[in-house]
Amino acid sequence: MLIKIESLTKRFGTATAVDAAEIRVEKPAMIGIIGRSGAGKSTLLRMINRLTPATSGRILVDGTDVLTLKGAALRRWRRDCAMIFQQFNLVPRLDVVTNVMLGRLNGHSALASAFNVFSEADVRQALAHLDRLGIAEHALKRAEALSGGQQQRVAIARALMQDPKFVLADEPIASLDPLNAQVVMDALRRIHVEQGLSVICNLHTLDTARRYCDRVIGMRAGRIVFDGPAELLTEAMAREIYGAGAEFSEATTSTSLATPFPSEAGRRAVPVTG
Ligand SMILES: Nc1ncnc2c1ncn2[C@@H]1O[C@H](COP(=O)(O)OP(=O)(O)OP(=O)(O)O)[C@@H](O)[C@H]1O
Repeated sequence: MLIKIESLTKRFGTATAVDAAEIRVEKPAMIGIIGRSGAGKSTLLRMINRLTPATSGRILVDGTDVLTLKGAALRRWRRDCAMIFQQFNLVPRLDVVTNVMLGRLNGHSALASAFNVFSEADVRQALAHLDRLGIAEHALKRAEALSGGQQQRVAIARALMQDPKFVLADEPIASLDPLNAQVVMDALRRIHVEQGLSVICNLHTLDTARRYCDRVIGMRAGRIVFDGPAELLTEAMAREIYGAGAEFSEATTSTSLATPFPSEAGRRAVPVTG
């Protein structure tokens, strides 16, 4: 068992943002969390990473409840579950390779961190991650000079520098056009397939989840109302998740209408190696 989430709940005042969530991840997986705006997707991810304190519940990893961690153990957990955000969160005026190496700071002494001291091995590893993500030629450019899709791949490389066990991606493609969205989702899928990492990804749109994720978790008003393989997600269930009426069509939750692949072909287009 990689992670076992039990009765995880978050209340903001009287409003319940996440209501007794139960999730088990038994082996490395690519999981998409879908739901309407306000369904609780971000809050759920942020509780896992401990960016948002949970109101109650447990998150068990290797027998330890990560909600109880403090100090160095909490920092280690945050390193184990790297977070990727919609707005990339890069340092715009720093060059790309330095941005990537910032992912290492957790593993350095405070002094080394303060002076941005990176070893040659760090530089080599950062370049290798950039190369695998297809953006090594931009290593010396300022982050702000890159397109959104390129910046998000820099953010993924930075996350990988942490040597994480989980990658938590909060709406990683929400600011991108369909083509860049596809490149970034391909990169996340490859990380899962090639490096065996678990990727948990909040997505606005059902078609992206179907196309890239083996497992889909549907949230509605804080509750998990579906958890299973994408193939089992029927249109009736999609209606339940999105709270839509008879007029519901999957097209209304789609971002990637212009992509050249139908769904299964899209998934197969991702290289599956090693
Ligand atoms: N800091 C906060 N204070 C009060 N309420 C909050 C806070 N953060 C989130 N909420 C509320 O919790 C609920 C869940 O929000 P959350 O951002 O997790 O949803 P989401 O599914 O990620 O939505 P989106 O797709 O728009 O990001 C919403 O009703 C939201 O208004």
